[in-house]
Amino acid sequence: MSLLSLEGISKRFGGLQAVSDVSFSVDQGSIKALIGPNGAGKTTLFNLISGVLPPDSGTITFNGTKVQGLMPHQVASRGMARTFQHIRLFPKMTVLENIMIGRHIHSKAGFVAGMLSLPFTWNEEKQIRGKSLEVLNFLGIAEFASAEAASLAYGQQRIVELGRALACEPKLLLLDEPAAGLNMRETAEMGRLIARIRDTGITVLIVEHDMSLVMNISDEIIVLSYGRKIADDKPLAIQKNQEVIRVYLGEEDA
Ligand SMILES: Nc1ncnc2c1ncn2[C@@H]1O[C@H](COP(=O)(O)OP(=O)(O)OP(=O)(O)O)[C@@H](O)[C@H]1O
Repeated sequence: MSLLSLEGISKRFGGLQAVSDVSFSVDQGSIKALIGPNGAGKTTLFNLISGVLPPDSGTITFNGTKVQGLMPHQVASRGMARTFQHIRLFPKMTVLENIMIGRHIHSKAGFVAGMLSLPFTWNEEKQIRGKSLEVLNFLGIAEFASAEAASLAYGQQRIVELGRALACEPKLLLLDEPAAGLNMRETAEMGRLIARIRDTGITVLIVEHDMSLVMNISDEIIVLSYGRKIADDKPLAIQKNQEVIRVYLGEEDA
């Protein structure tokens, strides 16, 4: 069963057709990767799916309802969480507080009341703290709970970002280049964490340039080139796809 499906999605920026008639679906509980050369339209697609940009045409169905045209917070509250290419942590706040911010999306009192520690939110605050600690334990970074986010190594900060998205208890996790800037060991660790997240039942859509990571963890891969989908298949078939090989070799020649 598909959790997310796109039908005929297009987006133009002035004279540039950034995304052109793209359709695909992501099965519940799977990892699907979105790959393609620079400028292929991957981030634009993420922005369309998460409500940051409205599509010019087409439909996006998430968990049985149409979500195109909704605001990002409306999409998020339906169970979609996202990480970004560049780390967006609050550097002066602790790791636990950064995770708790993700959880506050779910709280009745909301983010502002939570941060102001208004008395009527105390119980909820305790619950959020408990859940956030669970996330830190799951990711193996509980020892850093009270550390300032900025004091962590870059690779650990990336894991905190993942934790903040996980704290929203999403049905679908959108990961935009989670291995960017990581070394080989950290990239392998990130891959293991993403696979473990999928194994808990969370569906993952990932944009990533690191091909070893993509090939290792993806159940299916979509390839974009100049805004068009040119392939949508299992990793082994993608590796043998002549058009995909041509697009990537072309990039290396450039
Ligand atoms: N807000 C915008 N206004 C104008 N053009 C844009 C905008 N956002 C993206 N583009 C253009 O749309 C095309 C697709 O960009 P996008 O960032 O989606 O590609 P990408 O596949 O994510 O690339 P990368 O791998 O480099 O992140 C590019 O040509 C880009 O310059």
